[in-house]
Amino acid sequence: MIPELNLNALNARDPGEMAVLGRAVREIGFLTVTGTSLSAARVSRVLDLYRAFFELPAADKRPVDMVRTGSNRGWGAPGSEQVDPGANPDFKEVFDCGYELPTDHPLASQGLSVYAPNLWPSIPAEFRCEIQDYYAEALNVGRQVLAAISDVAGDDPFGFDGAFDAPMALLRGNYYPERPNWAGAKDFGIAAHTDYGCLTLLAMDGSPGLTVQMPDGSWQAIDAQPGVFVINFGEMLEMWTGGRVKATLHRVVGGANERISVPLFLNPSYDTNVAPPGAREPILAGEHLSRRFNETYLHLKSKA
Ligand SMILES: O=C(O)CCC(=O)C(=O)O
Ligand SMILES: [Fe+2]
Repeated sequence: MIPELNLNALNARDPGEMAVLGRAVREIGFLTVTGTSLSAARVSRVLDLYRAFFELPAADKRPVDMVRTGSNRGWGAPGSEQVDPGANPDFKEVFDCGYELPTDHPLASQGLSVYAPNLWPSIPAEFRCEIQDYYAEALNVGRQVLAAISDVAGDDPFGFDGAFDAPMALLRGNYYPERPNWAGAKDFGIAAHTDYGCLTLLAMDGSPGLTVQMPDGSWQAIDAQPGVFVINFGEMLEMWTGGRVKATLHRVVGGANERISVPLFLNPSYDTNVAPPGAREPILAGEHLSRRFNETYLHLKSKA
């Protein structure tokens, strides 16, 4: 079973809830959370806006195609990302937007691609405003869950305080069409992967598709209605905590239904040292994340 938690109880540091959180983080690496400031109606609106964007003809999406950029902002066409080198590029399409550094921030003048400028489509008209608002609130929710995890893991084990001030947080819309009839054994909506960063706050439209590898190796389905968030952890947090937080494999094979999901990938500031406890050399969060982006987005592979 995937543990089901409530953010109000976590924020109150309810001992029973914190104990469940601790087990979820160590053993399964997936949980669901309700009781956030993001209502079902608001999440549904966001899902509908992504759907309206993805339904546009490709010619209308091309002006914001990330292939035109040296970064991962904007539309990623089907086949633009390969998360598992042993599988074919994923058949999903995506839209990515990220954190906009204040112009006077010390990192702003460095031209770092993890803080690249966002690209916004002109249709749907409300897309930019509504998605930016959702981004800010999802970031807020993600930070609250991370703070609880930091407490449950004890003694600020991953330097939570201050590390997320200029977060390399990426908000993505994933669109999975129904599984194409040409799809073979190496084709997936998104192939098996662990997320690259720290915490993923994932909204979905209630349709089935996501499966998660359990400690016994079996694949368990998770679907959540808008307003319920699936949370999982990435490679960076697993490394940073010396394995106290588990990054769990997951995938979407794809089926008879189309599906939209909206993950917020929460990562610390570029210059955060995310090396495991006791490591001799620092590992910069921004370098780690850039390397994983360069390995997986086809248009960035030449930088890998
Ligand atoms: O669509 C989903 O439910 C999962 C998406 C996912 O794993 C990802 O975008 O990293
Ligand atoms: Fe993922």
